[in-house]
Parts: sequence; C-alpha cells; structure tokens
Amino acid sequence: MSRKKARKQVFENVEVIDAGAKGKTIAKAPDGKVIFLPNAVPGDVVDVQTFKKRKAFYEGKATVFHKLSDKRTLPACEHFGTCGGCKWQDMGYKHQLFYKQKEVTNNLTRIGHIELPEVTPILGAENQYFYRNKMEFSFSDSRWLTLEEIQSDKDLGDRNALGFHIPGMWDKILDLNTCHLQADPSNAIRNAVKQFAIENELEFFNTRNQTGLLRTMMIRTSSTGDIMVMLQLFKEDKAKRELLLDFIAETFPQITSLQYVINGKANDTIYDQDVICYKGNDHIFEEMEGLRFKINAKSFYQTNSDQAFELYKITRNFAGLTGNELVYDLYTGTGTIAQFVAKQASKVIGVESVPDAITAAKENAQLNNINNVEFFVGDMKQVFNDEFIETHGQPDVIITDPPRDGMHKDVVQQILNIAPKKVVYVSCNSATQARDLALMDAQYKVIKTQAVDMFPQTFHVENVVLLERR
Ligand SMILES: C[S@@+](CC[C@H](N)C(=O)[O-])C[C@H]1O[C@@H](n2cnc3c(N)ncnc32)[C@H](O)[C@@H]1O
Repeated sequence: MSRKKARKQVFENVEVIDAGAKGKTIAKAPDGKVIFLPNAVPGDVVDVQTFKKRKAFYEGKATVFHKLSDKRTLPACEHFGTCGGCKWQDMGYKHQLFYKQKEVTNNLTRIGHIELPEVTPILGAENQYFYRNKMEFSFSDSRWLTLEEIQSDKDLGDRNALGFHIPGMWDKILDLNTCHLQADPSNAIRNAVKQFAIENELEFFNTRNQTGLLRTMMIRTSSTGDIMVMLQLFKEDKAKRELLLDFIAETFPQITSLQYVINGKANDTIYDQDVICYKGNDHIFEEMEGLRFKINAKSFYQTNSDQAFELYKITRNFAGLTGNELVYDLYTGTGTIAQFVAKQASKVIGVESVPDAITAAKENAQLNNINNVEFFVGDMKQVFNDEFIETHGQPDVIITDPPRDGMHKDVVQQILNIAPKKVVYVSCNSATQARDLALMDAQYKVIKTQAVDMFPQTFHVENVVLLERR
C-alpha cells in the first residue's frame, strides 16, 4: 500500500457540528481531531473518507449520509455541488447567517482578543439569489465531463463550454445552463452567445494549448438598467469578431455598452490591455442615493449593489459625522465611500493604488458635483506617511476598507501615530481585520461591530467595526 493510501481513513457515523472558515463544515473524529468537510451541513450524520491528515486535523469528504440536518434546504441551482460558486446553497439562509456571524465573532475574540460590545445581528440580504451585478464566464473547448459521461461509450459531440472553472481544475470549464447569481438577461446572453458560436464554428479557447478565439465574456448589469458585455478574444479575426458582436447587438438591443479586448497573453487579466468599444458607450452607470458612478470595463465596483448601499450606510453611520470633520478614506477604490460620506464631512481624502480607479473617482466626484473630496494614487504604506499628513491635515476620522490581506503593519502603525478620534474599519476578511485590531487594542476600543452579508449562498462575510480612541 502506498504511503498516500495508508493515510486515508474512514470514520463512521460522525455528526457534523459546525461550519467555519472557507465554508468547510466541521466534524470531530473519534481521536478528538477536527475533520474539515466540503460537502456537508451542520447537523448531518455522515461517514467520512479522509484524504489528508495533519497534526491537528483531517480533511475529508462525507461519503454516506445517515441523517440529513434540519438546517438543510434544497439548492436552487442545477449546478450545485459541481460549481464552486455557491457552496452553501444547501443550507437554509438563516443558518448561513448564523455561521457567518459566528465566524466574525470567533475571529474578533480568538485572533483579535477583542472585548466585544453587544453584537448587533448580521444584516442579511433581501435578495438571496440573482444579486451580483458582474459575472465573468470562460469559454473552453474542454467542457468538464461527469463520471457517467466519461464512462459512457456514446459520442459526446463537441466539448465546447461557456461557464466557470471547476475548482482545482484550471483547464476544465463547467458548462452553465442557468446561473442563479446574476439577473437576466445574463443567462440569456450567455446561452445565446454559446449557441451562436457553436453554430458558426467560432473556436472556443483551449487553455492547455493556448489556442482558439473566444476566451471570456464579462456581463455587467446595473440598477440604472445599463448593461455591459465585454468579449475577450485570444487573437484578432475581424470577420469572426464582428459576426459575433453584431449578433449580440442585434439579439440584445438593451445592451448599452458592447466592448471587446484582444488578449494574446498566457493569462486572461485585462488590466494591461486596451478595451475597445464596439457599440454604445465604453461605460455604464450605477446609482446610489442620487450619486452616479461611471463604471468602465476595468473598474472595481462592489458586486452586490443593494448590500453595498447597506454597507456604506452602516459605515457612514458609524463615522457619526457632523459636517466639520476631515475624513480619510483609505483603500478608496473608485471613491464610492468617500463620495457617499462627503456631504456630512468638511473634506474627504481618498487613497488607492490603482491609477484607473483614482481617475474614475475624480471623474465621478466631478459628475456628482462633489467639491470637497481629493484623491491620491499610491501604495498605502508609502503614500500614507508623515509628509502626506502634514500636507493634507490631521484626520478626525479614518475609514479603511483594505483588501482581504488586511492592512500592512506600517499602515496600522501610521493610524496609531496619527491617532484620529474614530476609525471605521470595513473588512471582507474578519481574520485579518481581527489581527489588525489586536495591534490597535492598546489605543482603540471597539465600540460597535456589524456584519453584513454581501454574498448569500457563499461563506463570505463583510464586517464593519467602529473604533474610538481610548
Ligand atoms: C475592498 S476594496 C475597497 C474599495 C472601496 N472602498 C469600495 O467600497 O468600492 C480594496 C481596495 O484597496 C486597493 N488596494 C489594494 N492594495 C492596496 C495598497 N497596498 N495600497 C492602496 N490601495 C490598495 C484595491 O485596489 C481596492 O480598490
């Protein structure tokens, strides 16, 4: 028996007791170690086959379900279980919220050792499906096959697919029929494009060999009714490109921005590529509380617009502005939070590392007639120095919304040096947020904390914390 095989173990009749980081559920093995499972719900009683053994835990898979949890619900999506997108679709929404709240509280207390105030219940989303305003689908000539398909001797025809990468299989794409994350016409556009491309023999991309024409398709929808479609092609082929783009424009006249990019690089990021507008505008608009935000193909914008509005209201409310404050909005992106709080502040300074985002932030502020915001480009740990503070002033309130890794320790230290009265910390990763809060604990007290669910059916959770100087 190989060493690898010898590590595999079967545990029978174990109860799944919790759900935790990265969406995995948790059971206890008879030897007391934790087992992380990707395919169960707390309350299930299952047999587990382990595939990884570490000092403190196992990783495994539930193979037999003896009892199904009453926290379960029927997944809405036919692709659930194969697609990596909505891992918690089989758990009732109120239970998803419970485990998200628990994750935030655990991280703040265990990692951050924070003395928590009374915790306000997590803010759930009204729309638990079809809430995303942006999706990106990949074309592939190597559709992922089910076991039955692999074992069947039937001719499976072409293997063209338009959908999502299968987790852990970089070159296999799940062919989607209906995705429950973005409202129509998203599914209609994707399915029509796929069918037209197959009928007209437009080659789907092959990641392994780097061949083909059609690479990805991004669809952005917005509360203003604007729709953006951006095709990414691997090479220039004017006739085929225009054939497909004309088909899209004619079939979906409601598209307000039809664009494409030709990207012959090995990877499919478009941030260093020229995006070309084929029909309509090179942007769409999103609207929030009377503010308009211009979004182009490369812009970052929160992907759940409804819950972003809730998140920003909580942030502004925590900041408790009276109109006299100088506010810094760190990691400002396209300056949405900065503009959202500007009316209640004396001045807002936004800092962000992506130059295009800052260009958009300045343009949006002008469009919205907001004159008391200023935006600066740069890496936070370099820009946010003593000279910057001397030039722009001592902030009364700092709002910070860093990426998943949290803040660099020099940025945390600079906040401590500046010592504003209040810090509002918005985070999409409460573990790194807790780590940063621990560094601030001697000087700042956590006054309020509020989790917000931006991504129903997934384990992701956003958390806003108000800190006041001790
Ligand atoms: C979670 S997003 C916040 C965006 C914005 N607050 C919003 O709600 O739209 C984090 C932002 O931090 C920016 N960022 C990441 N690392 C950075 C760094 N080292 N310095 C400055 N900005 C950075 C990213 O480009 C991104 O726009």
